[in-house]
Amino acid sequence: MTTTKGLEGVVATQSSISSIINDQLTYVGYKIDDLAENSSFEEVVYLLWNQKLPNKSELDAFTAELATNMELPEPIIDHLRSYDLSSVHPMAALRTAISLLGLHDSEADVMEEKVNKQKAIRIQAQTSTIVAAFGRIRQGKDPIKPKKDYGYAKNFLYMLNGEDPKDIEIEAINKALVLHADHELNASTFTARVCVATLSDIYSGVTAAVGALKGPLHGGANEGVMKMLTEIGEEENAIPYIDEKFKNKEKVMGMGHRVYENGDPRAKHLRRMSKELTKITGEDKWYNMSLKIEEYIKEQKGLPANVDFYSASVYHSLGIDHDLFTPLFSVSRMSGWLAHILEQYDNNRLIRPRAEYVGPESPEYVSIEKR
Ligand SMILES: CC(=O)SCCNC(=O)CCNC(=O)[C@H](O)C(C)(C)COP(=O)(O)OP(=O)(O)OC[C@H]1O[C@@H](n2cnc3c(N)ncnc32)[C@H](O)[C@@H]1OP(=O)(O)O
Ligand SMILES: O=C([O-])CC(=O)C(=O)O
Repeated sequence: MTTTKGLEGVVATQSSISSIINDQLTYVGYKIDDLAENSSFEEVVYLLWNQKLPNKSELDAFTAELATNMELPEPIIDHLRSYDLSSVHPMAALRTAISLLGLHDSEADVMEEKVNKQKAIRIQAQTSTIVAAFGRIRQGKDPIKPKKDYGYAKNFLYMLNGEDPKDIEIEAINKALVLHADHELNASTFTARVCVATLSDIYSGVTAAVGALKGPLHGGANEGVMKMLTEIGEEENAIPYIDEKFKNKEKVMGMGHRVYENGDPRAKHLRRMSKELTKITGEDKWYNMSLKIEEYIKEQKGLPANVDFYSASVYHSLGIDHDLFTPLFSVSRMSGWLAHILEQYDNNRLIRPRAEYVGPESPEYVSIEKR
């Protein structure tokens, strides 16, 4: 038996949802650059779930369907009010709330395709409401109900802040949602597929995926980037800070990628947005610092920035709490997880690799009294 640590380079499934070839990312064959520049998040979700771009009436109907399903069942709100949110990471709260949604869905264990698609709509719609409600309740504020005539990105910001967002803010969130929606067989998506390949239910699949995204080597890196930038404080401290990380053999969050060699094609969109937004907020030091770190690490280690690197200063500029960055990533990636779960159900086989045993060989069994 030979093992490949971390399954690097192992092709574990076929999928027609997204692909990464020669550092190019596509969703159902469409280039990420075109989608990021032109599409609404709803359009991308429709694409991932239906394998085709919607026409105008299909998109209008799908957008409305998501908006009308955004309201949370009352017990989810009661649950979020029932414990001390100030001592809980929002990703842990999201993981539990998503799981709880399943308890309030009488169709949670119905496995018919049509029913699973309806559940996917409800889960996608309600995930943003959970994150926004968490953000408000922990500040002692009441959650805000979604508006049925708002698009997904606008509704998220409206529910979080309680006021209508500016166009540039909607545009930034929409673009971030599009860029984070899917990414081939990343760790959380693989987790979701492994889970549902046992023919477990859709809620179990997405709950497991939220748990996997939480880690700092995956989605949790965006919060880690902002923590680092805050610790650095000023541009002139950036290089000595990074040198210290190198000296201590610590990883720099937001840098490096398992699949991309020359750069993550999503990063340039977020870099541009970071430049624009930090100029508006008068805090371009976050952008300048990020750029300096990116260039230095590229030069020193040949490592490119990944999607998490510039999303940090983008979300910070939009006034989003730093520990809500990864939940916001989940709001978007939920669409990819759901697409992969539906695809897995559609052509399922249990996912069960092998492990190469490297433990002790044939130790003599000694009875408990003699050990
Ligand atoms: C949405 C996403 O999930 S994107 C990824 C988000 N995660 C991060 O940003 C966390 C920081 N980055 C990393 O930890 C890694 O680059 C990963 C996990 C993304 C990919 O890692 P892998 O392909 O497993 O590479 P691995 O961790 O084995 O690193 C290979 C080498 O590059 C170094 N390296 C990789 N990333 C970094 C980094 N961010 N900072 C410093 N060194 C790094 C490692 O220390 C290692 O060096 P060595 O061979 O001298 O020991
Ligand atoms: O693909 C990966 O390994 C991580 C990543 O960039 C993502 O999930 O967006």
